[in-house]
Amino acid sequence: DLKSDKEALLDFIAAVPHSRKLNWTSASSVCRSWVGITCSENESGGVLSLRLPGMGLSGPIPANTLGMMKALTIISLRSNGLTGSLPADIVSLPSLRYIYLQKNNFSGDIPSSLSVKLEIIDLSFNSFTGSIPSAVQNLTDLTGLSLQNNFLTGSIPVLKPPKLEHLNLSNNQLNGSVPISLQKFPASSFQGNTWLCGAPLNQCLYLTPSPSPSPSFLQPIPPPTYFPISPTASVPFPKSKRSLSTGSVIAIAVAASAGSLLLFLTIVLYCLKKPNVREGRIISKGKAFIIGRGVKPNTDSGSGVQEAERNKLVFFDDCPHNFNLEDLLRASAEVLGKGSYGTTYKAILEDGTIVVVKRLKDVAIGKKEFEQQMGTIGSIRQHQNVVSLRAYYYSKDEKLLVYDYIPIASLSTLLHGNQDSGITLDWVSRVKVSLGSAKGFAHIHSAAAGKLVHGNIKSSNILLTHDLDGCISDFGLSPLHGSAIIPLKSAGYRAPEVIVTKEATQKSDVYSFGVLLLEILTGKAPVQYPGHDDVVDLPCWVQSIVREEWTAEVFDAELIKYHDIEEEMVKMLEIAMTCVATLPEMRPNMQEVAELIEKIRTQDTTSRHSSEDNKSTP
Ligand SMILES: Nc1ncnc2c1ncn2[C@@H]1O[C@H](COP(=O)(O)OP(=O)(O)OP(=O)(O)O)[C@@H](O)[C@H]1O
Repeated sequence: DLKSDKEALLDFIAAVPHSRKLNWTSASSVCRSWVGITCSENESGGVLSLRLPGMGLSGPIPANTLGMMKALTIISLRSNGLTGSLPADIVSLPSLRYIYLQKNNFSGDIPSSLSVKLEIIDLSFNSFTGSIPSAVQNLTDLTGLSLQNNFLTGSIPVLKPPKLEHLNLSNNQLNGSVPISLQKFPASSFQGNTWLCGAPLNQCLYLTPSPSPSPSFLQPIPPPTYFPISPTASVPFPKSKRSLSTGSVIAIAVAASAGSLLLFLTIVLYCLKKPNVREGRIISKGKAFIIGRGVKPNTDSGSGVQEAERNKLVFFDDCPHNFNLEDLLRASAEVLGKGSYGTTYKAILEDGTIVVVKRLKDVAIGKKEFEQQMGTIGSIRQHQNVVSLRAYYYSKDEKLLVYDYIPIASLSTLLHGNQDSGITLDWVSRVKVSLGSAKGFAHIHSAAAGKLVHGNIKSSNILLTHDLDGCISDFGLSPLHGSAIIPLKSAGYRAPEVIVTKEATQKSDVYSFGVLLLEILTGKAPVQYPGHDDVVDLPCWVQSIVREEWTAEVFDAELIKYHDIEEEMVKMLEIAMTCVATLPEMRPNMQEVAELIEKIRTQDTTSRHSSEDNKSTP
């Protein structure tokens, strides 16, 4: 009943330090004035939900506190600093249906007895060890199970929850094969478990490790995913882990039979054949005349002036810059990153001009078509939300694009990177970036008689200007590869129909933009970033959460701390969900999306939510 619930909550909060004020006093009404509590309609029925996400809770939860609240159906303590083991009495509470404890630092085993009513379990991003409790098999109402990014070992129990829609067991140390009943889930649900195999992952060809592997090969090896390189962030690319694990792997293989050894080495070799990220990092640290290599105009090849003329930088009419290819070759350059279309450099010319140079790889079309596409990109370049392409260079061996340098960072770096820029992406800035980008995309879609698509919308292609406006880059590059296919590493943004048609359209751009909005709202990344292993099918994840839970469970913990923005966030979420409609014809067009976003900010709360204010918000 309510009285014993109140005692349990007071015991809990007395034992758990918290940095934000909760207003839980014994004199006040639990149901009416305590932060984070909702009660049953007739209050005497007790407390139904406890939601304290991002409240700065720290330390362990004592047993016999929350575990005494018999009517509790929802517990959300995500994004806090809770540690220690998870008391068994909490997860076995008879009425418990939703438990959200992600992004804490709980350790030890997941308790083995679970409330049979559980529908959603999210224990991701903790330090749980041991195996997945077999009691999960009995949860017939389970719709979502998120255990990613822990240190769980052992095999996956044969789960057959009839209603399970969302499953994420990635980035653990699970082994064995994926149970047949779970093979319908995507590879992202399982990746990052070195010893896991079978559909949707690779076939189970290799030797299964002994049941109690030595700690050295418990180190998780990251899945073969491309890691974009950020210029300043120290990329925690696990090179050392990889070589350590490779050593261990080989040690195991030596002990194995000759036949297994052969298979094993084949797999090791396969795993090592990945993008050479390390090379990019080393180069990105040094400043060198990188761009000059192999790009010099071929003036001494016999064809003389004519050849030099052919190899010159082609500027667009209203370009404010005044430099030539020689100047560019003399510029000092540093790698900003390696993308799907080539390597991107920041080049500083001798007169101090800074530009961005993209050195294209795998251009599949001839010079004429290339020039045509440049003309198309150049023709729409004048918009404050689209990065200006200033010039290009085409020769047989080198294709370069020269853009304006956009100084701050990409949206993905600000949302997910270990950035030290001191920039807080508060709600006002997130709406501004969303609106600016929507306008930029609408502008691109309206150009060239409405025939253009971006084809690669994602947060690393939204660059932020000094006044934190969104500026779109990487427009119109996919046709240079002979197709309008969204690059594989952007798969999290790809509309479902594109997988079949292999053709990006304006409507698939809208879908990708919807995923981008979800990323802005949730702070979750739909693709993998260094130090941020949260790979989520965002539309599917949001759909798995009932609408009433959106406010409590969907939004980025960074946003929850701001007041009076809940309604706006929900509106933005609704826009995002319309954009990610499965049927393309159900999605709005980009102009409509921009108009909808423009209407979100109903009141002028700018001053209340300015970055400065927000920095001081507890
Ligand atoms: N004009 C620019 N000004 C400043 N930074 C830029 C500019 N263009 C690209 N960057 C940054 O350079 C890095 C590499 O960009 P690039 O476009 O090569 O790869 P990507 O966006 O990560 O992947 P993809 O090629 O698939 O879009 C990214 O961090 C991006 O934010």
